[in-house]
Amino acid sequence: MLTVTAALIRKEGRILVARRRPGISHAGRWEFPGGKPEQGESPEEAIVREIEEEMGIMTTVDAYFGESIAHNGNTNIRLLVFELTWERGELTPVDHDRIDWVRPEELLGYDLLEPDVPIAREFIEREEAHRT
Ligand SMILES: Nc1nc2c([nH]c(=O)n2[C@H]2C[C@H](O)[C@@H](COP(=O)(O)OP(=O)(O)OP(=O)(O)O)O2)c(=O)[nH]1
Ligand SMILES: [Mg+2]
Repeated sequence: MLTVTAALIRKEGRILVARRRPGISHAGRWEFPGGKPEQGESPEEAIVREIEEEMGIMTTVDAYFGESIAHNGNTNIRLLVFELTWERGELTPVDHDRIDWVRPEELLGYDLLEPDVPIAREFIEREEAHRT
């Protein structure tokens, strides 16, 4: 099982989703950006580093959101998802060719990687609960 960290980054009621660029695995699929922890690194450290490397922004971890275990191609992925706060820097994606800020209700219209789908559902539910 492969552990991967992913980030929920909000802006004005919208959530960031990113499309994997041509030339990397799962090109064209949408995800919450992130990546694999390195040796000796905690998931919280990993997600902050990955977002700096891949998106060019400095963030802090707000909260642990949850996990999702799903098959992705021929790998079993354990996706650990964190809510991050964007502190500074400008978005300069490295591994993605599109960034969208989406309303919760639009999220499932994106071609998300399998492990991200239950996370998106949970996110939508929590947003609805929060509004009512
Ligand atoms: N970053 C990210 N990866 C995901 C998500 N959902 C999901 O199945 N994956 C899969 C895609 C990849 O097969 C695997 C590792 O993600 P990655 O390619 O971003 O890893 P990484 O940033 O560490 O990149 P690298 O060192 O392998 O180049 O996790 C997600 O929401 N975010
Ligand atoms: Mg990555």
